[in-house]
Amino acid sequence: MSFPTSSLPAFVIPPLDQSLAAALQAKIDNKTKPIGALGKLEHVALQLGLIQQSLTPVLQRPAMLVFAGDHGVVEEGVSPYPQEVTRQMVMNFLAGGAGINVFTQQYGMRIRIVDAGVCHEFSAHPELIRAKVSMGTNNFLKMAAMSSSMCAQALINGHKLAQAEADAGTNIMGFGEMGIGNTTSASALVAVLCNLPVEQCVGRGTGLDDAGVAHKADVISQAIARHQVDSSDPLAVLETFGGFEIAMMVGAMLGAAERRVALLIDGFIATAALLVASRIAPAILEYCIFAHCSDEAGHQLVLEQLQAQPLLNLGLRLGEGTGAALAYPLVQAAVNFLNQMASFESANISRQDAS
Ligand SMILES: Cc1cc2ncn([C@H]3O[C@H](COP(=O)(O)O)[C@@H](O)[C@H]3O)c2cc1C
Ligand SMILES: O=C(O)c1cccnc1
Repeated sequence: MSFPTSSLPAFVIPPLDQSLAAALQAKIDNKTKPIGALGKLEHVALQLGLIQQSLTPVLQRPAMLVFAGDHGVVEEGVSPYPQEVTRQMVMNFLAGGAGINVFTQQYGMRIRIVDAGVCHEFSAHPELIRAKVSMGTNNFLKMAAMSSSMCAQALINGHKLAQAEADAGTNIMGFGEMGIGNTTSASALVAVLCNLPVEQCVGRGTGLDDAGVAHKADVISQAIARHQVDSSDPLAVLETFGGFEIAMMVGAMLGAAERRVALLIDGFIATAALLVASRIAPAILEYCIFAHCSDEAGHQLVLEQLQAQPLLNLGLRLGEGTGAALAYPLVQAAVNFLNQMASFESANISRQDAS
């Protein structure tokens, strides 16, 4: 079933209401520490207070949505791994054996795996959301990765399922992905939307050697030259370069921010999805906590484009939402210091000498 593009939600994300900003900053500054001494945690505490419009924000029902999809462009030899690894990893997620399962379990996060477009029909499973648009994208070197109506359907599916999670009580959501070949899609999206040289946007992905990276860049450059897509039209760029898991993540990010959920942004692919979302509704960036800087060449560039300051730099290059999950305890720490730390008054601590 496909949806006409006209049925897309309006994606209205208001900028954060700043009316509590001064009171939140005063509360942060009154904690028993030198001004600013908790660094980026202070920014996260302020941001969560503004998102929730509360001086005492709380984290509820933390959730990780992992979107999976296959990529036709894999037939061009852009990944060292075969396409079937996408399906096999979905089975691994459902069996609880992947990196993201270990970390979400460690931090008490709920996990849901979303079939956005894997080339396999999965049986029902309590942790699997079956939202497949198609059995993988087209090879974008030859034609657009997906049709407009498929892209719209992916956005709508993602939007709906993130809002269902929010309506069930989730107010912090991580976004992960699985899709062999998706660093190629993400590199193309970043190169086109940011008008950057392809060579700066490609990396090793799952482990290409130098010749492999050069080939990947060549495939992307040829595709960009062929499609001549309007870089100021984010939906056209998304349709052209895919993939379904990226498009569904775009819809989910937009849907979650509309519900005032804090978004935990993972690595290169998730950030490429956010880049698309930010071109649709720029205020989404105010709802984002950037978890980490991945080792994938290109991630740092796109983070700079978004003026993002990630919390961690651990040399990760896995995806799945693992970086977002690993940053979650830091977000908990930000909320906890805001709610639990003593103030100068309550602890009878002398303030800085006025001079
Ligand atoms: C076993 C395995 C588990 C993974 N989990 C995430 N990815 C990551 O690698 C893929 C992107 O890299 P490329 O574009 O080079 O194919 C994505 O699926 C991403 O989530 C994995 C990759 C593999 C092989
Ligand atoms: O940064 C990422 O998300 C990433 C990097 C390499 C491979 N897969 C994912």
